[in-house]
Amino acid sequence: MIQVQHLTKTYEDLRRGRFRAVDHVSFTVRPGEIFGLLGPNGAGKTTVLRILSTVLRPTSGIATIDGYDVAHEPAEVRRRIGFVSNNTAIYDRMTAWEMVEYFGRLHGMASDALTERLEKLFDQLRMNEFRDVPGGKMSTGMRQKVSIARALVHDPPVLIFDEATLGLDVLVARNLLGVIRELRDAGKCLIFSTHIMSEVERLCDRIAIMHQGRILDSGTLDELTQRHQETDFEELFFSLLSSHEDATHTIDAQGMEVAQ
Ligand SMILES: Nc1ncnc2c1ncn2[C@@H]1O[C@H](COP(=O)(O)OP(=O)(O)OP(=O)(O)O)[C@@H](O)[C@H]1O
Repeated sequence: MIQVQHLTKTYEDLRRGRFRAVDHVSFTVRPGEIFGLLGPNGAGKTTVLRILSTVLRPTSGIATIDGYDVAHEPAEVRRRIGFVSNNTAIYDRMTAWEMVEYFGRLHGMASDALTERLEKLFDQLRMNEFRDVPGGKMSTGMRQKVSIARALVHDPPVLIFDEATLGLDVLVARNLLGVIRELRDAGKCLIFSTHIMSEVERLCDRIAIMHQGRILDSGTLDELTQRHQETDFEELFFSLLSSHEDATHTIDAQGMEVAQ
């Protein structure tokens, strides 16, 4: 459903010059699967997810969603994805219902089908008690649910979550992870980025560990722990990151160009 091959994104930066924020990244995500992108700040996770959601164009490489190329068929891709981040804008004067309805209309949904879909979503996400609350008066948890409903309104097969639990309290974050699991069990294809190790351990079917634009390793939790002979996932994560840094520094010391 999501196929990414040698995806690369180069930025021009005053301080760093030209550098690769995403460097030959490849992975596949299937329906009914949660794929976790785990990495520290600046690893390149958001850049990958923005390319998948057609907001950014890749410098090279290919990414397809349901067979449609994100760079060349963005409208087809947008029909098939929902995007949830931690800072989705919520209109202060629109109620929860109006906001989700508005996004359904933007996706071209007909009135009857849209009302039916809204009823189902508001039940599923337990949003009925704040149906008529305007955005300006919503709690963080309510706002996050509206963002999710907004991403789900057109019933896309692919969902992209970019650091979606950032800034949420434990209870709201836990609810969100529960919703993500339900979506997986309903056959959706989900990609989830975070820097929180326990989230990927608990939630993701497969994990890619990303650092400095590259995927250092990927697989199920069992595959990763067996391959690296380390049962403590946190230890595994830090040792992968530091051996990558040691390797790039060694190359640096030999005078070769590294992060181009
Ligand atoms: N528009 C831009 N111009 C230049 N550099 C950028 C731009 N956007 C991101 N970067 C840089 O690209 C690298 C990857 O950033 P990205 O936001 O994709 O990482 P991330 O893994 O999502 O990290 P974070 O959790 O901090 O958002 C970082 O070094 C960042 O500073």
